[in-house]
Amino acid sequence: MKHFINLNDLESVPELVKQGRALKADPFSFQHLGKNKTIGLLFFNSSLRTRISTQKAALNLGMNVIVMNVGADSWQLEFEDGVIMDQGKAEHIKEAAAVLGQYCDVLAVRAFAELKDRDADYEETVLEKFRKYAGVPIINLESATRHPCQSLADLITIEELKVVERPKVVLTWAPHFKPLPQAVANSFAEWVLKTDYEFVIANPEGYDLSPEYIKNTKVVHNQEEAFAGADFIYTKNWSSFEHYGQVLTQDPAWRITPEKMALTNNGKFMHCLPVRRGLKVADEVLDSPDSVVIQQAGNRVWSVQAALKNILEAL
Ligand SMILES: CCC[C@H](NC(C)=O)C(=O)O
Ligand SMILES: NC(=O)OP(=O)(O)O
Repeated sequence: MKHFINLNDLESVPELVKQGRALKADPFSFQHLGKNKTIGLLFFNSSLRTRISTQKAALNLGMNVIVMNVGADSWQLEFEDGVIMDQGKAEHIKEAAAVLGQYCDVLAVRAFAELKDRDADYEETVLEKFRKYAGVPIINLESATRHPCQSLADLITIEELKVVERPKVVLTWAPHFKPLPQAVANSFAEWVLKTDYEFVIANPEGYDLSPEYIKNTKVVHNQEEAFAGADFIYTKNWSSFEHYGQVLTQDPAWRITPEKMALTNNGKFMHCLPVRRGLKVADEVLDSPDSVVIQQAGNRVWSVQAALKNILEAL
C-alpha cells in the first residue's frame, strides 16, 4: 500500500480489519519495520485521539515521530496555483510538501473541510496536493470528505463485538449548533458498504449524504424506525451536503436517549468522539454498559498501525 488516503488505496477492507486485530493482540510484532524511519504528523485542525493514537502506532512500529501544527508552528500555506502570493500565506504547498518529504519517510495529514465551497472540499485539494508533491506515502488523518483511520477502527470494533454474523448497523445524525464536516459519516458509510452488514442511515430531511459515498443505502428520516432491532448505533452530526455547510435544524428530538436505545436489539452505542454530552446524547446512554466509545477510541491505535505497517512494507 503506497498511501492510505481513501479506499482506492487499499485492496481489502476485511484483510485490513484482520491485520488491525492481529496487531492489537501482538502490538510489537512488526517493530523492525520502522527502525530508522520517520513519520511526520501535520495537523491543520485540532485532535486528541488521532494525534496520540498515530504517534503510539508509529512508536509501536519502531519509527521516529515528528508532530507539527500547520499554520501555528509553520507558515500559512497557499494551495492555489498561479497566484501572486502577496497576502498572508508565505509558503506554497509545492515547496512545503516537497521539503517535508525530504525530512520524513511517511507523512500523515489532518485537514478538515472548510465547508464553504463544496467542489473545492470534495476535490480533496489538500490531501491530493500532498500526495502529488511530497514524494512520500501519505496517511489521511481526516480530510475534507473522509476519515479512514476512524472507519477502520469502527469496523474493528464492530467485528470484535458483533453477536450475529450480519449485524444491523445504523448511522444516525444527531444535533449540533455549528456546521461539522460530512467526512466521518461519509467514510463510515463507504467502509460499511464494503461489509455485508445490514446498513441504514437516519437523518433529517435536507441532510442526505453524497450518493458518491452512500450509494443506494436505505435513508430514513425517522430515527425510531431506523433504531428498531439495531445491533449498533453509530451517532454523528454533519452539516448539510445539499445546502452545503449549513445547519438546517438543531432539533433535540434527534438526541440519543435511553428510550431510543431501548428500541434496539441490545444495541451498542458508538461515536468517534469528541461528543458533546447532553446535546447529542444523554449521559445515561454514554455512561451505560452498552456504550463502546472508549473501546472504539482504543482501536484507533490498531487501525492506523495496520495502515502504517502496510505502507512501511511497501517502502
Ligand atoms: C473526529 C471528528 C472531528 C470533527 N469534529 C469536530 C467537533 O470538529 C468532525 O466532526 O469531523
Ligand atoms: N475521532 C477522532 O478523530 O478524534 P480526534 O479529532 O480527537 O483526533
